[in-house]
Amino acid sequence: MNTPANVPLTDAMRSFIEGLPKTELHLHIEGTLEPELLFALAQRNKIALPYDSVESLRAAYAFTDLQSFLDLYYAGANVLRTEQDFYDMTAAYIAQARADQVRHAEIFFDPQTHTERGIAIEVVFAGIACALRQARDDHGFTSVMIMSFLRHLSEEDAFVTLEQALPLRKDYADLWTGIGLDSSERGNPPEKFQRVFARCRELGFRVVAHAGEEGPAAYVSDALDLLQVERVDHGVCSEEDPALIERLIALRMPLTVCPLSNLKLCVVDDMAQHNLARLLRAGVAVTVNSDDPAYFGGYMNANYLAVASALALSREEIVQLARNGIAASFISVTGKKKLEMELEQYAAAHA
Ligand SMILES: Nc1ncnc2[nH]cnc12
Ligand SMILES: [Zn+2]
Repeated sequence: MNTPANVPLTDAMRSFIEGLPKTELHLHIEGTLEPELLFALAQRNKIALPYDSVESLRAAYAFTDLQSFLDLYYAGANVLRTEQDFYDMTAAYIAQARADQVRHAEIFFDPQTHTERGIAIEVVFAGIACALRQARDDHGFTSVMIMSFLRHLSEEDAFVTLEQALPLRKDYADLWTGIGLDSSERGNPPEKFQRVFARCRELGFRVVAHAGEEGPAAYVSDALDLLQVERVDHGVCSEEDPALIERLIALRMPLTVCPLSNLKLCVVDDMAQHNLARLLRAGVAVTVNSDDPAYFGGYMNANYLAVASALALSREEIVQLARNGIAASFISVTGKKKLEMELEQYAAAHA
């Protein structure tokens, strides 16, 4: 297996990537809380922080694995108290995404992180949805909300969260169409959530799950078999099992890969060793996403630029990644057609 060397990007390649129309399919809204906004919300809500400056907080973002990140991420979410807070965080993300030419985003949110602290689930839905609807109405920026269960908590807890959220479904039918599974992967296999996922599918939700980020390839197979997911979030550890890779290719199963996240959480030691290009070239439906950009050092363009350089991707491969994102999205058929046309026109104009 050849490992391509890092290549500096030409200005032309950089501007090609920056202007490329994109979709983002793996984005935790709580992971977009930049230190500046985190400090502002702490001040607004009169919450003391164990850091004396934005810089010292940012300096703490030196992670060794997923759990070391999650500990800070859940602590950071503690500043989110009101609908306005959730709105401000979401609006700030949309501004970043639009600047990176993201046209459509599918956004994870973790109600349990908030309800556990006494924040009503209605507050979480309302704040996020208000910003998303505004972006759609003002700018044609479309989105989907994916309510995610925390896998370090019990399945019973996930059922309670589902019951709390279901009365809101009619109010958010234009946005909330997905269910996800995130948080600490190792030791919390897909089978733990088999029943609640079956219920969600029965209710007509689109289902996805994090699998094969740090966990074994068997968790990816189990996410397919036991949870019947339509996309695998991360999935980079699938390569441990060549038969699984063949299966992913045959199914055209999308993997929502997050390169800078994988680097920051030490899933890979060096971006040049990332398997994104190998998977793409083998025919796996990989996509590029930012995961928790406020914590991992970059939004969509930064992720694309990092892999394009480290893995020496061609323009055609970059377009294919963007195509895969559109194909794997939960946008309506007409929405997909429109995005496909825009992408193909862009690619043809910049060939
Ligand atoms: N990368 C990640 N993996 C699992 N759970 C998460 N929650 C937020 N980011 C996550
Ligand atoms: Zn994630």
